[in-house]
Amino acid sequence: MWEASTMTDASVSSPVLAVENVAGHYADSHILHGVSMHVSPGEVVTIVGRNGAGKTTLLRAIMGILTKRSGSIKVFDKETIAFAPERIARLGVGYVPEERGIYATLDVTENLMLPPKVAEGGMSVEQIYQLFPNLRERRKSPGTRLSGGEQQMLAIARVLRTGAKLLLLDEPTEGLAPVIVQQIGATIELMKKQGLTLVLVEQNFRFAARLADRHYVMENGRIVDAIERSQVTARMDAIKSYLGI
Ligand SMILES: Nc1ncnc2c1ncn2[C@@H]1O[C@H](COP(=O)(O)OP(=O)(O)OP(=O)(O)O)[C@@H](O)[C@H]1O
Repeated sequence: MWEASTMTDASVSSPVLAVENVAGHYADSHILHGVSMHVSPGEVVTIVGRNGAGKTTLLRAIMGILTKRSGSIKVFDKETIAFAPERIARLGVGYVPEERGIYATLDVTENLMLPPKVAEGGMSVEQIYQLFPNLRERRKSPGTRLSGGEQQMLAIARVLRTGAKLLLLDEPTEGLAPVIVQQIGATIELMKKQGLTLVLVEQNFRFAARLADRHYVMENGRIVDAIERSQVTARMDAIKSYLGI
């Protein structure tokens, strides 16, 4: 089985991701207002909040796709606020956007092979097919013929091949049947066991609560609360009120 590369002593003690006072804009629209959050090695952290709160925009800022951003975003201790997305990816960051980005005319294996490797220790195609047997069965199918769940699995598998150690997943369960949501949950648990670090934007709080070490709550482009796993039960009323559930 594949293993994430061994972490150094330095990386154990410092966060994989440290976001400090980040502001972000789309043209003239000011969306992120002084966001701060941190993620330690091997943690699963979610960003939750209502529609339009700025969750996707925050992932785009971390990945460098949101170009109008300021403040500090350190990835594996490196300041990335002025980096282009390719340079951030090469630090070992993988991004699975909400729209998944599966190429319709390429088959499953071709889609898997598409992104360049960014770091040592990624999974081989064979290892990926061991982890996702349904993708092996569909390996010759073009992207258009895959179900939503298969596309999501493929989008996750694709970043595992690149060797990324910090994964940013935007709403991985959106629009998927409960049985597929369970499979995605099991995959995320496995990735955590392998030592990967995950940031998850998720609307499905019940799903998120099972997996996450900590939840950051976003409202109007600000982090308004941070709820540790151990506090979830006691703070359920507040969580329901934040999320309108
Ligand atoms: N390309 C864009 N140009 C201008 N404004 C945008 C753009 N994309 C998003 N926005 C605005 O930024 C705000 C935050 O959107 P964002 O997609 O980050 O929210 P979200 O919390 O991820 O919500 P959702 O769950 O609906 O995706 C919203 O007001 C949205 O309308």
